[in-house]
Amino acid sequence: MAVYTELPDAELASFLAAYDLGSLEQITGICAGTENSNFFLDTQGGRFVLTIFERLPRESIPYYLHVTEWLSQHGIPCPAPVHSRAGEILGTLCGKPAAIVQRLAGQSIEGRVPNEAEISALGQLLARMHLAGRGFPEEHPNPAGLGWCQETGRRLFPKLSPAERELLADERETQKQWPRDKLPGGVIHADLFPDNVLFQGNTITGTIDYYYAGDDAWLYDLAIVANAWCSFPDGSLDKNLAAILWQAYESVRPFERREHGLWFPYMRAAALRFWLLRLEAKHFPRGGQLTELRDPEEYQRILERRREFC
Ligand SMILES: Nc1ncnc2c1ncn2[C@@H]1O[C@H](COP(=O)(O)OP(=O)(O)O)[C@@H](O)[C@H]1O
Ligand SMILES: N[C@@H](CCOP(=O)(O)O)C(=O)O
Repeated sequence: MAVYTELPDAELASFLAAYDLGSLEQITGICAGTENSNFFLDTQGGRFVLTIFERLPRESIPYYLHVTEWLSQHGIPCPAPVHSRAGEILGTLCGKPAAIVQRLAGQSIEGRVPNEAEISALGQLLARMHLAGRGFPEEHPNPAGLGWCQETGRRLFPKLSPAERELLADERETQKQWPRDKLPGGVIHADLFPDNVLFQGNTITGTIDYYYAGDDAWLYDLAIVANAWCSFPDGSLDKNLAAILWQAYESVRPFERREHGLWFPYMRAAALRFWLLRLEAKHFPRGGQLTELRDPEEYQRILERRREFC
């Protein structure tokens, strides 16, 4: 369930009065999602999603809305924010930051193995997204980059089992040799998991949930996607799907020579990032934990399998 904030009619009406969307037809809470309160909002003016931000500090939110506005203006299917009559993209509803964005068509395929056409569409779309982000004027170093991994690993260390500690210690040391700052990069989604991609047939109609976006190496973003979409339950890589993903991506953005040796190291780095994220949620739950706990062991298995390659 992802509606954490009750929405009194009067508050909604006064919030909507700031926008030019015509009269309200229907508002329905969205069960999927974990971080924010989301509602499908139908008005005379069209179909939208209303998000009340439950976790992110207000000052950090405009960056994410600007990214999606920019990408959507550059041909990427993602939710463009709606401006109020005063030109604002972020308002206040029930005392919390809130925004209205375009509602995109399509369904996620989370829970089933993607087919080759879907993976191919995903690889091409990711490369298009990376290229579309060129020229985006705001800088925002990936908040979950190598520094985050080192620091989060340090905080987690005392909480872990001896086997987890051994793995983590080795990763923290080994991964220092694979910096990402000298590689082609720019805005990356950084969380393009199956629940964040909407399809109609084999066509991608939406990419959502840009709240981990930031600047980092493009190849690393592709590695995040490879782990999330092309792993068997035992963590091993589905090499057939991963090759299709890679080729589809490359058909839009050919790799540079300096990227070649880093595909496996970056899948390993991406596996460490999500193992740590899930361990952090488990061992340091935030007050009034809203986020559904995802299994750290899934990403530990992926990490262990990726270590076999490099
Ligand atoms: N712009 C959108 N268009 C269509 N559906 C959306 C849109 N944004 C969110 N959704 C729906 O809402 C669900 C939750 O959104 P998500 O951004 O994942 O929430 P959270 O930030 O709480 O994790 C998604 O799974 C999707 O079904
Ligand atoms: N995709 C990540 C966690 C981020 O969760 P989201 O609900 O914000 O997409 C994971 O699987 O660990």
